[in-house]
Amino acid sequence: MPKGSSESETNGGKDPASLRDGYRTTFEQNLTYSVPDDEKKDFVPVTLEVASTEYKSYMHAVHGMIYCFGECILWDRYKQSGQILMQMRCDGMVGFPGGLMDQDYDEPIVDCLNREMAEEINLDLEKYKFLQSDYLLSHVNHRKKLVTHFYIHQVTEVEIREIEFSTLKAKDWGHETFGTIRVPLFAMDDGFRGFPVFLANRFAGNARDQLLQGIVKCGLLSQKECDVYVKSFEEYIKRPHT
Ligand SMILES: O=c1[nH]cnc2c1ncn2[C@H]1C[C@H](O)[C@@H](COP(=O)(O)OP(=O)(O)O)O1
Repeated sequence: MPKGSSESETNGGKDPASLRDGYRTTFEQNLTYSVPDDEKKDFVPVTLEVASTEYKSYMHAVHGMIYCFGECILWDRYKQSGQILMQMRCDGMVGFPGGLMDQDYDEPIVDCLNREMAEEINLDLEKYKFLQSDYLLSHVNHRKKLVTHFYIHQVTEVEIREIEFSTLKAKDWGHETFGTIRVPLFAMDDGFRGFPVFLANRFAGNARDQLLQGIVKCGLLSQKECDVYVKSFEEYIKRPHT
């Protein structure tokens, strides 16, 4: 192992927990840990109209899915009919690019989404701006007083690669976002690795549900195919982990 790269050398021999406390402020050290996840049952579908009137005082978040069609075969074996971009967030969860809307401004939801897209993934808004017609759905979470809005935007195979390459120059890259990732839309021979295992990640907010609904809406998978993958995912998470 090269010098300076062993756990004891890089951590100065301290255990990871004490090291972590060293980086945290006194305020943070007084916080107790709680389960960070949102629960699917807490997110109830709501129309855009109701979300923007009855729940105007709630926090509003908007996220967007960029996707393309184009057949891709992995190892001459696993076929997927297109690509979807998500991102690894700095909190370790998987989500879509986007963010919370500033409640002090009456900014249109789609404008906020485009601003977040530029900040988080350096999306070229001259070419790939999200439009209101890309709107898919909204959910309300009363426990968190949060409304989530979701848009999906189609690009070409060539364009998605260009978008992926330019994410490294995003303002938020390496801070809020640790990079875009592609969603595997197939299952390997064991029936788990691929999309079912991907679904076992921790997702921010209701991103998993948005992903599943977005996939069916854009036609990358049928509802029936999605249901089979979800069943495998549910079986997979019950398996003992090594
Ligand atoms: O991809 C997502 N889909 C649905 N809800 C999401 C997603 N990512 C985050 N969230 C939820 C979780 C939080 O309660 C809010 C705001 O999250 P975030 O994107 O981290 O917002 P800021 O960057 O802090 O503005 O939405």
